[in-house]
Amino acid sequence: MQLNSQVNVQAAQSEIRQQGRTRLANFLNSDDLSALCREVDAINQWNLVSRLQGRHLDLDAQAMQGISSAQRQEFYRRLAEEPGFTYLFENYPIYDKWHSGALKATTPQLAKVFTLLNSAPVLQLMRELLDAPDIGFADAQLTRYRAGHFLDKHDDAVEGKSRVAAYVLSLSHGWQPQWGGALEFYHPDGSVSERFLPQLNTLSLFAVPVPHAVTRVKADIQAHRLSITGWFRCGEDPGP
Ligand SMILES: O=C(O)CCC(=O)C(=O)O
Ligand SMILES: [Fe+2]
Repeated sequence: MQLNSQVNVQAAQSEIRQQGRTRLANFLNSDDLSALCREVDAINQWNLVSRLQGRHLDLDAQAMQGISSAQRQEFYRRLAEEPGFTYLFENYPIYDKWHSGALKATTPQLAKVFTLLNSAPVLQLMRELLDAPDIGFADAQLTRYRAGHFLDKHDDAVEGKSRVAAYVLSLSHGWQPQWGGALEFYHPDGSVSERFLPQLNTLSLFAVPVPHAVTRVKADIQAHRLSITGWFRCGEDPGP
C-alpha cells in the first residue's frame, strides 16, 4: 500500500502553520481504498467505548445490542447525566492488535494501512508538514460512530503520549451534513470556527493540543461514520 496523494506540501504546511489544521484529499489509491472498505464492512467485533463517572468503559458492542430496553435506557440516562467529558462510539483497536500480533491475520488491509502510516514516506511527510523532526510513529484505531454516537470537546493532550498531531482518515461514502458527525473546531470564545465533514479518503490533520469534538450523529441515521484515527507521536513506539 502506498500514499496516493500528490500532496502539495507547501500549501498544506502553510495551512497547518496558520490554522493548525489541514486536509489531504485522496490519501490512499482507489484500489487500496476499495479493498480496505470491503474489509472494514465485514468486521463484526467492535468495542463500544464510553466514559461514565470519569472512567473509560470498553464494552462488547454486540453484547450491548442484546441488553434489555430498560438497561439501555438506564445506560443512556447515566450518559446524559455524566457531568464532564464523555463520548460514545465503537472502535476496533488497530494499534493494540498490531502489537499483539493479531492484526495481519484478522484484518490484513488494516495491517497495510498501519504499516503505511508508519512508513518512512508518511512519517517524513508529517515531520515536514508539522515542523516536527521528532515524529517517530503513528498509533491508530478504527472508529465507527452510529446514530446517537458523539465525542465531547477535548484537546487530545495526554501526559506522556508525546502526541504532535491527530489524524482522521475518513472511510465514509456520501456522508451528509445534516447527519451530524462533524469534526468541530472552536474559537477561543467557544463558538465554532470550522467543521470538517467526513469525506471519503480525506485525511484531516490537526495539531495537538487544540479543542475539538465530534458532533452527535442524528437519531435514525443508518449510515456509519467510519474512520481510521490516531496520532503522530514523538520518539520510538513504546507499544500499548
Ligand atoms: O473522529 C474524529 O473526527 C476525531 C476523533 C477524535 O478527536 C479523537 O478520537 O480524539
Ligand atoms: Fe480528539
